[in-house]
Amino acid sequence: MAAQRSGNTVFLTEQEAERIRNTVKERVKKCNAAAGQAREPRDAKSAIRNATGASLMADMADMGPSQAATMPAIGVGQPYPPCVVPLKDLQPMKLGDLRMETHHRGYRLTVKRASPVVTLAARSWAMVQDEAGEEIERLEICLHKRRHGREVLETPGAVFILKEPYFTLTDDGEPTLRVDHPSDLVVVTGTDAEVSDVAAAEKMAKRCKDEGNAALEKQNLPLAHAKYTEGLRIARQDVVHNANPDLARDLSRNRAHVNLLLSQFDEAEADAKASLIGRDDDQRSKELDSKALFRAGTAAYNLGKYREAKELFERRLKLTPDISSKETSAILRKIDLRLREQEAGTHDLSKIRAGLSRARPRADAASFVANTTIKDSPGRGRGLFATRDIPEGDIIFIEKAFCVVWGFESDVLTAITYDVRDDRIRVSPVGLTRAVVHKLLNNPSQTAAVMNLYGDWPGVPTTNTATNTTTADDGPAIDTFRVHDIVSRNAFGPGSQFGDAEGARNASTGLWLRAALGNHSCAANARKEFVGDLMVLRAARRIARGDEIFHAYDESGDYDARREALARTWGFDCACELCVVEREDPPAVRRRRRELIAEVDAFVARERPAGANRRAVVRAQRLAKAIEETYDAQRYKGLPRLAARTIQEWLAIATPRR
Ligand SMILES: C[S@@+](CC[C@H](N)C(=O)[O-])C[C@H]1O[C@@H](n2cnc3c(N)ncnc32)[C@H](O)[C@@H]1O
Repeated sequence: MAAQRSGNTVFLTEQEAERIRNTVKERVKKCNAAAGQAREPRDAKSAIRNATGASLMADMADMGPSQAATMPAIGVGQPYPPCVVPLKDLQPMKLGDLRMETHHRGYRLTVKRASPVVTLAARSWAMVQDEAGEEIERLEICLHKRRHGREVLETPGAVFILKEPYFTLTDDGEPTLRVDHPSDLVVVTGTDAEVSDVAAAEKMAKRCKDEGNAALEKQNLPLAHAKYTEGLRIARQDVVHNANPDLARDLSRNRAHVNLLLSQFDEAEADAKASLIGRDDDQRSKELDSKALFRAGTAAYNLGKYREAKELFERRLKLTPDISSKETSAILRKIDLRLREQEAGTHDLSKIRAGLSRARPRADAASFVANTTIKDSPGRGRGLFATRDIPEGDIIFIEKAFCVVWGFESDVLTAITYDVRDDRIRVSPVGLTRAVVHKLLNNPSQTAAVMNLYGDWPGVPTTNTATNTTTADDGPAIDTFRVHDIVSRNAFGPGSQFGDAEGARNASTGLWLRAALGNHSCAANARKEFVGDLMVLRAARRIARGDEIFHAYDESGDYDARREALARTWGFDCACELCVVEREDPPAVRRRRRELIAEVDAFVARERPAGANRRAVVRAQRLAKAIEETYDAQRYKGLPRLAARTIQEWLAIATPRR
């Protein structure tokens, strides 16, 4: 995870780290030894009893104060691809056919829940029975276990179809079915029956619509969505559609509304457009189309497709000038503002900042990236390059986050991860990984831009070039291991902006897709700041057209700590001009600098710069001088003194120039 996270270090004792390592390694060993063995049948009664007990324990732990103090430990680094075979092409199998430590490629398994759900921070599990009800097995969903705020395993009356089920062991060595990719678990709540009698089908679709409306009234959005979807499946069948095309339109229009509320903007836009009647001669049709255009336009706006949104709202204004002109005109003015921001970076940052709060931490603003282009950066993969001369202090880009999880939001989750690939323990923002996956499942059109980022696990070869993802029949197949690796190498911390104390457990983190293409330098020519979820990158010195733009992922003044952070989090050894000089400093100088940095940290934690007294200012000046003296003026000519930055910033506030 990225820079600006001082004070976020997690201290693990050597024994704790060893215990995590050993647990993961032991599991890997046991899995390898058991691979291919037949599954042992379970005793149904005791399995359900155990799950019920564990579920109660988990509920009680959830109520206690200890939950916030513990971090889940997760083993990572054994990726496997999601299933990309359509459900209809998979062969059915039974629980009794399962083999240990096997991905049952080419098969599907249909089960129903047979016990309460055991809900833990980073996973949930329950006992499940197969269709015959003869066998019982444990089913665990890792990390991506909630949809729209609800536990997937708790979906009432659901049948679960596991695509290419993975049967493995838990950390405790217990056999389990395990789901890592949400698309590998198909949740069936409705009926699949084909209906040939038109009247009966129409009746059934109408009932779905009524049930959807009732669910919507009760704010049960997932149920409303499921009911409209079921109704649509029937209403779109040729026989029904030919007899009553308005039924599918009504269901689409209603589902578009629910999709907007669920932040499923791709489907909202498609549904709203599918519901358009296109008859200008009757008022009722015009009103319904006006509603649909509003929904389609809102979805396009939320996807950042401002030109398209403009066109849709202009159509609405033309269609129903009598009923929507004031509202639509206001929206069109807002869209014009976004378009200007996007094209010319005209953001009013003070106004945007003033409109942000803990309740509204995300800015309604467009991204402006026209000053940068993406090119190869030899030895560093891709990088960002300036498309024009940028004077010092000017804006390079303003980027709206793809996704931010704030430290005060319930989505925040930090885990200790042990990666078997490089034998390293890290503090990982798995809450952000989860939120990114959720957003992609909701809006598959955005998958390509995220999956295009740098990450160690390349994922499956893509079969859909439009989205750079592999589309399963039941929705997009998002490779969650790839998202984990992308988040690990590309996330940044926007810091605590709304007065909340942040630590390692609740650090705010986010993903900015343009910024993620920028490389690091310790002597960076760009510096970033955050306005809510907007990243604002400015030129730290004059940047000429064609220059590569570097920002600092880690700004620690301690060379050894910085080097370790860059290697651990981003996997490279920095060779910038500052590192070349700094690594030649004698160990005693580096030690002295480290001690002074610790003194500065303690000092700034103790003394507020605003209104500081004379004694504190003198002390700060002494510290600044002592740090300066650790840098050889000749060798450091023109290079930043990173260790001096914090105290210089403190002094700039304490003794502002008059
Ligand atoms: C946030 S991405 C930057 C964009 C990346 N170069 C790409 O091609 O997508 C971070 C990754 O870029 C590479 N990188 C960034 N700065 C680097 C540097 N100064 N030297 C070598 N590799 C660097 C590392 O592989 C790092 O994990």
